[in-house]
Amino acid sequence: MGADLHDIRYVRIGSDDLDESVRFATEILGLELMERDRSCAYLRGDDRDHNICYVKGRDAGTMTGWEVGSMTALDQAAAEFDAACVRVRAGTSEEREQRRVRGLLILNDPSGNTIELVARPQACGRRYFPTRDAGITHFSHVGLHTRNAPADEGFWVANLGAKVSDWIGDAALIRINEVHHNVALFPSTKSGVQHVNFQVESQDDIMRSWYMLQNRNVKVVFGPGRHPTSGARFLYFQGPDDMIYEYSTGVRMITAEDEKSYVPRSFPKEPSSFCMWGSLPDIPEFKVPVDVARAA
Ligand SMILES: O=C(O)c1cccc(O)c1O
Ligand SMILES: [Fe+2]
Repeated sequence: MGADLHDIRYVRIGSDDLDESVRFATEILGLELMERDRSCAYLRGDDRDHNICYVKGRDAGTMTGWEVGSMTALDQAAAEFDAACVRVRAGTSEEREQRRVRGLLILNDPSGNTIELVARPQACGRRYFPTRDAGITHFSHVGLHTRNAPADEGFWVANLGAKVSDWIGDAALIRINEVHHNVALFPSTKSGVQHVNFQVESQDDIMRSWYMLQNRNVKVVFGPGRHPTSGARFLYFQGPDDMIYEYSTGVRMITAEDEKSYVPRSFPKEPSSFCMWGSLPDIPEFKVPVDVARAA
C-alpha cells in the first residue's frame, strides 16, 4: 500500500546564482515570483503558494515535495515506513517554515533522492499571474535521476503507493494520481532532479515558446515533439545550473475507469519511444547509442 500521496507539491533546487535563477524563471520560464530572501526564492506556475524554491548554493542539491491528505495521513505514513524499515525523519520547525508546510517527513529513495512528504501546505488566495505569457497551467511532474532503476521503481510502488504507467527501457513513468506520470525515473550515474515539467494550455504555447527561446538564445535540448507514452506534445530547454525544464501539453489521464483495464507498456530505449515525431534529444538520460538511433 504505502503512503497515500495526492500530488506533487514542490521542487527545491540548489542554485549558484539566485538572481540568475529568478531572472530565468520569471523572464524565460514564465513563473511568478512569490517571495525572496537572501537564501531562498519561491516561484510558481499555478495557484499554489509555490512550486519551485531555489535555494542558495548548488550544493544544496534538489528535493521534491509530495502532498498527503492530512497530518494523520503523515503519521500513518511514518508508521508504515518504520514497519518497512525505511529510515525517515520529521522535518524541523525551521524546515517546515522554509517549505511553508505544517507537516514534513523526509526520506530518501535507494538512489539517495530526497523525498519530502508534506501535510497542510500553505494555500494562496491570489491567482497565479505570470511574468511572461507562456501559457502555463500548472506544475505537473519531475524527472529524477536513478542509480538503480529497479530499486527506486520498487520503492515508489511498495512504499509510496505509486503505479508504473509505462517504461522506456528501464525508465519508469510513475503515477500517484490520474495524471499519466507525476515522476519519471531515468537511469543515470547520479541522483537528483533531472527535469522539471510545467503543463501549458496548448500546442500553440509550445510553438510560441520554441521561437521565443531561440530568439533569447536559450538552449533547446529536445523537441518540439510528442511523447508516445503520455501523448503529450513537449519542448525541453536548459536553464541555470544545467537544470532541464519541459513544457508539455495534452498529457493523458488514467482515470479510475481506465485503471480497470490499463496495462503499462514497455517501450524500448530508442528515439521513437521518447518522440513519435522524430525529434532527437540532446539530454544525456534520453540519448541512445548511435547504432540504435540509426536503426530506429
Ligand atoms: O510525457 C511523457 O510521456 C514523457 C516521456 C519521457 C520523458 C518525459 O520527460 C516525459 O514527460
Ligand atoms: Fe517530462
